[in-house]
Amino acid sequence: MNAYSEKRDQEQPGPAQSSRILIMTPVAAEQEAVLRGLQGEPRFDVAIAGVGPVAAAIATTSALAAGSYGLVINMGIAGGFQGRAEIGSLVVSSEIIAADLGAQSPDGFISLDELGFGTARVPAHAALAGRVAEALRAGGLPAGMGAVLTLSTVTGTAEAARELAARIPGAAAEGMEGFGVASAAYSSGVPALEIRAISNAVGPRDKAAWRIQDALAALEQASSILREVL
Ligand SMILES: O=C(O)c1cccc(C(=O)CC[C@H]2O[C@@H](n3cnc4c(=O)[nH]cnc43)[C@H](O)[C@@H]2O)c1
Repeated sequence: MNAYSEKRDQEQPGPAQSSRILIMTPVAAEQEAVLRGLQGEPRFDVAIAGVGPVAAAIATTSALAAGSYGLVINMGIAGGFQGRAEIGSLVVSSEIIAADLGAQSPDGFISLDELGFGTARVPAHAALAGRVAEALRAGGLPAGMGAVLTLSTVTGTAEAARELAARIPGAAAEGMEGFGVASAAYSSGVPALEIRAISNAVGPRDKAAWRIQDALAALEQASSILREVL
């Protein structure tokens, strides 16, 4: 463990200094769904992160520099791990993990943490994550909590999906931006959450099976509940 990972292992940033909330979505369709759900609630800003962890980290850093926020949430569509998050359901992050940050070896994947170069995990704000998941369920939405993985490449084979699920037992969903958004928030001392609506199963690429409109509708419904609970 080094100083960087020790810092990350500590509690999330302390009491929020601002009641404003920044939501980062990968693309405009997700931003529009979230804005419809928020119905003009002025405490929220919704900005576009771009696709992938690097674009997301840069965009989040810029948005945080331009305003004062007490919470950052990455919202978007995502893949769900079989048996853990069904299509159309929502996943609230217990942890945000850069699942491909590390090294391959003949004996398996070695994470950044194991390599001793920092950490590939950002804890979500635990109390808030629990409160949000509970509120979503109380609002009639199928919502669970679990680790949300960030990968730079969408998983596209059954073998890769099985490897990830076995290597990261709590994994519920997979997106491409969460770790970038959460790392930027953490560096600015702001707690982070990820909320994903499941559009497809993690596994063999089958574009016809993606349910993007259903996932966008779930994002909109979740946002209207966030407006009440946060
Ligand atoms: O090439 C295709 O078939 C295709 C069709 C629609 C969307 C895509 C994407 O790659 C979208 C990536 C975008 O959506 C999030 N996302 C959604 N599902 C997953 C997933 O299973 N694994 C990783 N990311 C996913 C992601 O956060 C991006 O913002 C491709």
